[in-house]
This record gives sequence, structure tokens and C-alpha cells, in this order.
Amino acid sequence: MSKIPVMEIFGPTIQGEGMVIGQKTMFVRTAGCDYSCSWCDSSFTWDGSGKDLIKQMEAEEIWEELKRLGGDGFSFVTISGGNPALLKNLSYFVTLLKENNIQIGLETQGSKWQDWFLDIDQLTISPKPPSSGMDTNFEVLDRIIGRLSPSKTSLKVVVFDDKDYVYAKQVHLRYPDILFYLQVGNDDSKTINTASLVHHLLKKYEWLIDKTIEDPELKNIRVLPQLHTLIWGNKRGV
Ligand SMILES: C[S@@+](CC[C@H](N)C(=O)[O-])C[C@H]1O[C@@H](n2cnc3c(N)ncnc32)[C@H](O)[C@@H]1O
Ligand SMILES: Nc1nc2[nH]cc(C(=O)O)c2c(=O)[nH]1
Ligand code: SF4
Ligand SMILES: [Mg+2]
Repeated sequence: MSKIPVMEIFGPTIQGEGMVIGQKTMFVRTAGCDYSCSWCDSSFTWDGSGKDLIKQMEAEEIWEELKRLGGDGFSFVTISGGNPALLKNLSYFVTLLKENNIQIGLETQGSKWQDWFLDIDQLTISPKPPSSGMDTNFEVLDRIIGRLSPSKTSLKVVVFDDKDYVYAKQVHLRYPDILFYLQVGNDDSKTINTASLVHHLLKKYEWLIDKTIEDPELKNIRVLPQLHTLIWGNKRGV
């Protein structure tokens, strides 16, 4: 008996962010976070507003639900949250996925280590810039990144403003051997007006691209939007 607090299970969809953008995947979103980013687009995982949706599930039950939703039409599962790295017992679920030949992605902010990180195929660490209101503990981050294989790891920093950009650059220059993504920040993650949101986010994407192009210090870097937001807006469960 080792239950995992699950907020939502959805898919198949595509990974909208980062190193495997476009990858067909299922999602498992766990509840609870040690951060409280001002602009978190998944704040229902930690701010109490989604508490009635939380289900305590065994690894086997999550796997059954994934198969119910995705049939045998998937080979990739992305674990996000909240912060899944709060959950030591996700190791059982990770092992179960591996036994079934499923590739695994993980989204986490780099504040906590778990030994099961070593079994993740695509691990995205997303340290938080000043606009989030959170502080990065770089000693913890150094230790986490030091234990991971660079070929399976990427860094992704969300940028809302110039200060965030400076922070992102600092992170990239600290870990130059880790694949690095700048991601457009969605500053209107509640609106249901997808057309105006998409227009606005594309403008912000252009702004971020322009800054990167003009910056000789950022060489080996990738700039991406949240692809799922451009397609589905702020809709949940996609
Ligand atoms: C909701 S978080 C969950 C995983 C983990 N807590 C983390 O932050 O990495 C998943 C990804 O969404 C990003 N994100 C959250 N809110 C966002 C927003 N308003 N605009 C752009 N990206 C956002 C986070 O930075 C993170 O990379
Ligand atoms: N399609 C899609 N791609 C995503 N990539 C990261 C997500 C997340 O919320 O962690 C996410 C999400 O919620 N949906
Ligand atoms: S760390 Fe991730 S889940 Fe937690 S508040 Fe920040 S963006 Fe949201
Ligand atoms: Mg998201």
C-alpha cells in the first residue's frame, strides 16, 4: 500500500513544452508543491482549489487508468504536477512504466532530489525566475544536476520580463553542458479568450526570440512557446 496523490490523468496529447515538444504522450499530474509561483498555470494542484479532485492511487491503478484512456496507443508518459519530486513512492509507478516499455518524462523545478530520477528518460528541470516570487537554492540545484546524465536532462526557464531573462542566462551559463530552453511565460493563464491569448503570446514569443538573437552570450540555446497553449488556450487536461 503506497498511494500517490493524483490531480489528473489525461491524454493522449502532445508534449507542449521543452526538449520533447510535439511528442505524443499521456500525462499524470500529481498534487502538491513546495513552491507557490505567482503565475503558476497549475495552481489548482497546490492552492486548495482542486482539493476535491485529488485521488489517492496505487501505481497499478494509475497504470490501469492510463490504459483505459490511451488504450495501447501510447508509449510515453509525462509526470508533472505540482512537484512530483515531493513523492518518494513514485518509484513504484516509474518501475511499472519501465516494465511496460513506456518512456518517461518528468517536469520538476529542481528543489528536491529523488533516486527514481535516474530512471527517467527525459527529465526537465525548470528553475524559477524572479517574477515567480520564488528563490532558487543553487547548492541544491548543483547537486541535482551533478547526479543526472546530461543526455537525458534539460533546463527550461520561463521568462516574463527582462529580469527573468537575466536570471535565465545566469542559469544557462552555470550549467553550459545541459540543453537549455527559454520558454514564453503565459501571464494570462485564466482567460478563456484563446484568440486574443494566442495573439498576445506570439508577440511575447517574438520579443523573446529578438532578445536571444541579439545576445552574443546566448549561443547554444532554444526558444519555445507553450505549444499546447497556442492550440488549446488555457484549457485543462490537454
Ligand atoms: C506547472 S509546472 C509543474 C512541474 C514543476 N512544478 C515545475 O514547475 O517545473 C510545469 C511547467 O509549467 C511551467 N509554467 C507554469 N506556469 C506557467 C506560465 N504561466 N507560463 C509558462 N509556463 C508556465 C513551469 O515553469 C514548468 O516548467
Ligand atoms: N500538452 C501539455 N504539455 C505540457 N507540458 C508540460 C505541461 C505541464 O503542465 O507540466 C503540459 C501540459 O499540461 N499539457
Ligand atoms: S513549481 Fe511548478 S507547480 Fe509549483 S508553483 Fe511553480 S510552476 Fe506551479
Ligand atoms: Mg502546464
